Amino acid sequence: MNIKNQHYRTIWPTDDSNTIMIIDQRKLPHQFIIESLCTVDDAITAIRDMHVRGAGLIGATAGFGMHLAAAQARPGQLANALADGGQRLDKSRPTARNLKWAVDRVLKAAEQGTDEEDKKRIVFETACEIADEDAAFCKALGQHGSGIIRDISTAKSGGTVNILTHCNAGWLAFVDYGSATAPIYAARDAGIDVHVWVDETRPWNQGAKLTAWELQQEGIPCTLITDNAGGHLMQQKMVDMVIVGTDRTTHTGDVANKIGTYLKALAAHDNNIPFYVALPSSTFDWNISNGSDIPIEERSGDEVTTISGLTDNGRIETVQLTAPGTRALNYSFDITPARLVTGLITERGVVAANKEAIHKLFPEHS
Ligand SMILES: CSC[C@@H](O)[C@@H](O)C(=O)COP(=O)(O)O
Repeated sequence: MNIKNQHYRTIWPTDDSNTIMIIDQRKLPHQFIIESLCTVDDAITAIRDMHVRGAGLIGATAGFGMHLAAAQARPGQLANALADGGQRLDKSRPTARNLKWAVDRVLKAAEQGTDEEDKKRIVFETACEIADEDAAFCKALGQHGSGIIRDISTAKSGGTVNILTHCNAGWLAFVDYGSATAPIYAARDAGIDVHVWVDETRPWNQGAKLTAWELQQEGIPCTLITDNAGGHLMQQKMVDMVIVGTDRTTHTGDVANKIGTYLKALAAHDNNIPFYVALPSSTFDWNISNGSDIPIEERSGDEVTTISGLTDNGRIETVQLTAPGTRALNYSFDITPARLVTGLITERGVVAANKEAIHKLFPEHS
């Protein structure tokens, strides 16, 4: 993605591969700060405290975190360092499927190395592959998803297609392009008029802070709305389709995504509005068959009782919203059952949200 005419990925290694560079998303959109990760503990902190976030980027950071664990390992200790780093990375955020997927992929690849130096090389190459593949898969799913947007545009005789999205499943949630945003970028590139309704996404405000900024950087017309506005806009026929991302989707089509997604799916269903979920296949969980078995992260209530933003003197500050002592419950994700999902947009094509169709498209997992 371009920031002030310069192309950035959200994560990249330095030329000597000793350091991994990320964008600290906690400061956006007010400050664009690039941060260095030098140790596996830095990577764990970056994931846990949400310097980086979103399914694909969490996976890519975990892959590079394994590289940092390997690079720091003392002679003879590589296997232990990878096992320990992998376990700790895995625990840093519970819902995002890409995290364990990336750790397991690196561990499996490392087994092929002939000695410790060879294994370290393979670990780094695998981490780079995970990042490159994430970008390539998002680009590909964007092409598939843009076909759906084109069909809606044609049905509206070329009128603007109004797309509602929740949270940030954009470039910032992946290595490049994003999942929910990739079809939008591809449709815009194909000359289709699009406009995006951006849910603010309390309490962390990924929509307000990240998606709105990201779309503005790309010149996509968008309007920020409160989380509760979507149902009303749908009733007023102001929404043509919904596209969201996902942190984990079962191989039966149940979708874990940012809290509030389920309510949008219910409202879309009630108003006959197509509800699509965009994901690279790395986000499928091939072992969980029922969405209710997906672990749901619960974060600090402080994220609900406070809010942060830019003050007049240009500082980012956090202020208290509530009376002292107010208790808050902060589940970070919810489950949208497959029956409410019109289709899944993947790098191999658009597929119905059911086990048979998903396994047919990804037969290697059957
Ligand atoms: C591509 S991840 C899916 C997103 O819609 C969303 O749930 C998300 O951004 C992840 O949550 P986050 O808590 O910001 O890491």
